[in-house]
Amino acid sequence: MTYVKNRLRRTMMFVPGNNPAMIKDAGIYGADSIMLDLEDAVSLTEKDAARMLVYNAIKTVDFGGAEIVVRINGQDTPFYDEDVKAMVRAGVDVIRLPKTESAEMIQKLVHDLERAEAEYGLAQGSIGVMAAIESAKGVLNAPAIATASPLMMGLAVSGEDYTADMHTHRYPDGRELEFARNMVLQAARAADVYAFDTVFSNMNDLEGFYRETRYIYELGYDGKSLVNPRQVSMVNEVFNPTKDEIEAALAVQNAIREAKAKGSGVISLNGKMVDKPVVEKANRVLETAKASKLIDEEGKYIEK
Ligand SMILES: CC(=O)SCCNC(=O)CCNC(=O)[C@H](O)C(C)(C)COP(=O)(O)OP(=O)(O)OC[C@H]1O[C@@H](n2cnc3c(N)ncnc32)[C@H](O)[C@@H]1OP(=O)(O)O
Ligand SMILES: O=C([O-])CC(=O)C(=O)O
Ligand SMILES: [Mg+2]
Repeated sequence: MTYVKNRLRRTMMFVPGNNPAMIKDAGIYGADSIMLDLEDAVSLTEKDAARMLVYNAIKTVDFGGAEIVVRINGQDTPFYDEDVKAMVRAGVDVIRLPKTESAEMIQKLVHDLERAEAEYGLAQGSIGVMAAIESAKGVLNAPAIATASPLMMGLAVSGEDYTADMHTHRYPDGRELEFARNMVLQAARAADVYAFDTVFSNMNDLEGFYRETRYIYELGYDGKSLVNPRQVSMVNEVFNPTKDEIEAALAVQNAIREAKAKGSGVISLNGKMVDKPVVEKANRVLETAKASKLIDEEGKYIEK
């Protein structure tokens, strides 16, 4: 497996690293990234067994083309060093560092990855890293964390630990996460890395889940961390452009092509101004539509 910086990452599904049945089938639900968890889903007594299980799974299980992320244990735990070494040997795509509070923590992770790669005779820099931001300190340092290394893939806001650190709880309207969500997103965009929203834990509140997903999509997030396969298709749908959006984006591309042929950088389309930022947004819609296999390279719909 190899890490690629740019790819579709709408859905990143947590899979407990101590659950062989869940791990075995994790690739069938259509998540863009599968996140095998060695941290908070695994009890202290199962840490070593889970590490071995996840190592073997990365080597042998077919995850159907999903990106493989492992959430290792934090740098203040006795499990961190072994987690790093085992995941390097397994050939993981991305390491998610929990409870990241500073750029130095990411630099230490990258250094430890390089050392393990050297030890096992593997190419340097072949694993991406991402930071889970789970505290007030992490949020305030998000801009430095996002730019800590060229191997940085993204930032995730982690609302459960963050609200504990902030002496609050999670509420349906999400006001308690507003500052963290905006800060993490700004930091990610400014550093040109991905931004992921936090998990939604109530599997039976589909309406609340949809509302939250739509909200973070509109803010500009790239994707969301998930805890259950039933959440995958709804998030993928929210992040996929609609047929109307794709058609509007194709019309924008055609209009600007015409404008350029006439020597102009701006044109009117159905009464609306089309200029550079409008074209940029249209291009992004079409890139996502292609990556999601909704349209082909020529912009034609792919029949399902
Ligand atoms: C704050 C944090 O740190 S969050 C991150 C750590 N937490 C986790 O990793 C939890 C991951 N999620 C889970 O363990 C489970 O989804 C739970 C406990 C939340 C709910 O479990 P259930 O009620 O059994 O879920 P549900 O009934 O929807 O399961 C349906 C199927 O999907 C499977 N499944 C459920 N969750 C997952 C998952 N995260 N990954 C892979 N498979 C899963 C189940 O095994 C079941 O499979 P089966 O039909 O073959 O038996
Ligand atoms: O990263 C996440 O969304 C899950 C998590 O650990 C948290 O919320 O504390
Ligand atoms: Mg957490």
